[in-house]
Amino acid sequence: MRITNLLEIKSVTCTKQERCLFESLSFFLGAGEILQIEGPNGAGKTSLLRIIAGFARPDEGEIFFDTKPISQYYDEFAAQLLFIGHKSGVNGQLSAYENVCHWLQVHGYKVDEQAYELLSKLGLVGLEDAPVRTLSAGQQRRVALVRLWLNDAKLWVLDEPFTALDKKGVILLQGQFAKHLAKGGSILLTTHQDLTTHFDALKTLVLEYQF
Ligand SMILES: Nc1ncnc2c1ncn2[C@@H]1O[C@H](COP(=O)(O)OP(=O)(O)OP(=O)(O)O)[C@@H](O)[C@H]1O
Repeated sequence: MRITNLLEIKSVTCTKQERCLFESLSFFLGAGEILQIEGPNGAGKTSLLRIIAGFARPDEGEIFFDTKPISQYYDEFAAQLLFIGHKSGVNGQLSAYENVCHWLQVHGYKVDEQAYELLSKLGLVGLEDAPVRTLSAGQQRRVALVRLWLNDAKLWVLDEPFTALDKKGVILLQGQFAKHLAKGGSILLTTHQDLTTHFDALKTLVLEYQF
C-alpha cells in the first residue's frame, strides 16, 4: 500500500543555551503512521515536538504539512493538529465534567449526551465533579486524554501521553491510537513505553544527547 506523506520535517536545526540539540534533521510521517521519538533526558524531544507543532521556530529548516510550509499556512495546519504536552491543557480549577463540556462545545458536539459517556470510557465515573487539581496524576492524565476521543485532527502530537497511566489506561490509549491510525490519522509521540509489538506502522527516531 502506498503511504501518503502528511508531515515532512526538512533540514531542521535547533540550538538551546548554545548547545545544538539536533542539526539538519529530516524525516517524513505518512497517513496511518506512528512515529516514536526516543532519547535521553535533555536530548531535545520536547523541543522537536514544539517546533513541529509550530509553537517554536527552528533555527534552520521548515515543517511541511500536506506539502505546505506550516509557517505560512499555520491556521490550516492548526485545524488538523491535536497537541497534548506535559502541561496537559486541562483547567485544574474546573471539574473533569466541566473540562469535557468545554472541549465538546469547542468541537461542536452536544454536551449533555456525550460528556458522561466520555468520562465513563476514561474510567472517571464518580470523579466527574471534583476539581481536576485534586485528582491523582493518572486521573488528571485521563482527563487530558479525553480530547483524543472527540477530535478529528489528522495529526496527533503527544508528549509522553502514557505518563502516570496504569496498565488499563495504557491499553485504552493504545486502542485509541490504533483507531486513529486505521482512519488514516498520524501520531508523533515521545514515550518510554515499548510500542513495537503494538503497531505495525511504528517508526522510531532516536535523538542522541549532543554535548
Ligand atoms: N525555553 C527554553 N529555554 C532554554 N533552554 C531550553 C528551553 N527549552 C528547552 N531547553 C533546553 O533544551 C534541552 C532539551 O530540552 P527538551 O525539553 O527538549 O528535552 P527532552 O529530550 O524532551 O527531555 P526530557 O526527556 O527530560 O523531557 C535541555 O537542555 C533544556 O534545558
